[in-house]
Amino acid sequence: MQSASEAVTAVNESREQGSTGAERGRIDIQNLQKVYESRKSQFQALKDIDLTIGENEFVTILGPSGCGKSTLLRIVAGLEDATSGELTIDGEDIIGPGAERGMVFQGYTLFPWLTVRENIEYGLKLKGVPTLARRGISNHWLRIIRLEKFASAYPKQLSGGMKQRVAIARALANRPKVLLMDEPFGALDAQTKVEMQEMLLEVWEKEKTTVLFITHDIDEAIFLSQRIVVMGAHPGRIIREFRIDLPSERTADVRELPVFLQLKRELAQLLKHD
Ligand SMILES: Nc1ncnc2c1ncn2[C@@H]1O[C@H](COP(=O)(O)OP(=O)(O)OP(=O)(O)O)[C@@H](O)[C@H]1O
Repeated sequence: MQSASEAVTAVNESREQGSTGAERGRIDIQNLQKVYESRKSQFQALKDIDLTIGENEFVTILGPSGCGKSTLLRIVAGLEDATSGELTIDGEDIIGPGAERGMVFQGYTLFPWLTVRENIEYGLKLKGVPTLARRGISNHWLRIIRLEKFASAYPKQLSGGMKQRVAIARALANRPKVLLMDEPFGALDAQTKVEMQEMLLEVWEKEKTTVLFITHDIDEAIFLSQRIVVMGAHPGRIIREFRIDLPSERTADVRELPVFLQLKRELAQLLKHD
């Protein structure tokens, strides 16, 4: 009989063989516009968005409230349509949501009637992954998010940070090409937020997936990203990009480095003046 770890390996290998071997998780956005129309008025939420995000890149969109960050993410997620423009992932047009894009939002979106393990296994079950393989994958994720002891707990028994760890595991258990995160740590206290940021980077290092992360927290954006895309409002547009040249291993002391502090000042100025 196949062991759980053999089953996981087999599932992962079969998924890798299923891919084309080409790029995995490259997002291309060209000349994208979003106009919300009501009977009386028009509102341009996104204007002339051009953005390319490379395979396995960690990009954060930073900007003030109302600049269109969530709108952009929802369009990439396939939850909303752009008014015009082009959007592809690995060359494929986006039409509606898809399993190759995992999502984590600020509000806790776990299924309350499912246990932690069942939440993590949810997408795999939908895809018809056999029980034993599912079990192997959820065990792997329970270890990574350090919630083995809570496998049978229900979401209401978890803290906010624990719920978001499960939400991340649930999204990544499907091995998406792209992970879309909309202020996932926005509701957490400062200490838990820092712990979650460190855990996310650890997971991203190991699992390698493209991450498009949204925040209005400058510190969070610098700590997490390889690149920060700054948006301005009225209309929502990209105003600047910053490549983050910090050590790839980001421990707490990175936040004290002169380059970190300088960037923080620069970004604060930029957001203040937009
Ligand atoms: N369905 C909608 N109909 C009309 N206007 C909308 C709709 N959704 C968003 N907007 C408007 O588009 C703009 C951008 O909204 P969005 O939620 O994308 O901003 P955001 O940068 O994510 O803000 P926040 O940081 O506060 O979440 C806002 O002015 C908002 O009022």
